[in-house]
Amino acid sequence: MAQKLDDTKLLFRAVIMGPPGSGKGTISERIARGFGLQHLSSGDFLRENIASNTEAGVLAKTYIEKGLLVPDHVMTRLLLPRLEEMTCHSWLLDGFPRTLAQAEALNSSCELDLVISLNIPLETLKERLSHRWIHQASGRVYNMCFNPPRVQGVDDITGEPLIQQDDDKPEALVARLRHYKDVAKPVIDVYKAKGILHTFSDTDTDRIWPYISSLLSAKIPTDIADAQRASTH
Ligand SMILES: Nc1ncnc2c1ncn2[C@@H]1O[C@H](COP(=O)(O)OP(=O)(O)OP(=O)(O)O)[C@@H](O)[C@H]1O
Ligand SMILES: Nc1nc2c(ncn2[C@@H]2O[C@H](COP(=O)(O)OP(=O)(O)O)[C@@H](O)[C@H]2O)c(=O)[nH]1
Repeated sequence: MAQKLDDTKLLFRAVIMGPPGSGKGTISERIARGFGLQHLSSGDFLRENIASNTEAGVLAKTYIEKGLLVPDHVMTRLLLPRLEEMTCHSWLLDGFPRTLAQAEALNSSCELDLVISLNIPLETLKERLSHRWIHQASGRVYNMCFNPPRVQGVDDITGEPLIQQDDDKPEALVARLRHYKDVAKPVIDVYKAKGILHTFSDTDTDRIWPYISSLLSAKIPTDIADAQRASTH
């Protein structure tokens, strides 16, 4: 059950997990818009830290540039204080935790209500990522078929050029996916054992979304979702 802070306020804390290209970012945006949960993306947070040259950002950059995960102690030192600032908000974490050590650190700092795990076929991931273009500074994601930018090759908000990440090329993806599976399995097992894991499998986000939406509607009372939406917009 959502954690009760006082008589009028309930908080809801969720995590979304899935391999690269599984739709975490896309679904997180829909959840944020529809249910008022604050979307906290570890990738976006790292990019903000890199852009503002914080000590952790400078360190994280050296790993990201090599295609490596940022070490657990750097991630937890960055993310946990951010979560502690959000004691009055309901949130959805995307991209964290990625490892068992991160899950354990998160566990000792707060109680999660729900974990969404996306289980998408490899061929679908390859196809999607081959069409994924991003606006590097903000992390905004487009897909040339599914959600194209208004003007081809250009970010809708800033008008800056979009790029395709080397990591999203099919040859890099297989290795990334294998790595994701190895690292995520123990995390998924922890959440399964806690009874808070919900797994969704399909090739289309639009087919998965109604199930996620009804799950959240059942778990988050309407008045809480309305209050959260009002406080985040
Ligand atoms: N929880 C984390 N632990 C370690 N490194 C992380 C974590 N979250 C993000 N990173 C680092 O930041 C980079 C960018 O993260 P981001 O989630 O935006 O993109 P990604 O890894 O390409 O994932 P996806 O394709 O699933 O969106 C990652 O490749 C990784 O190096
Ligand atoms: N064709 C298609 N593309 C999708 C679908 N869902 C998401 N995408 C696109 O696939 C890519 C990966 O989605 P994203 O949300 O970035 O996944 P993440 O890596 O898990 O955060 C993006 O370019 C999305 O726009 C879908 O159902 N069909």
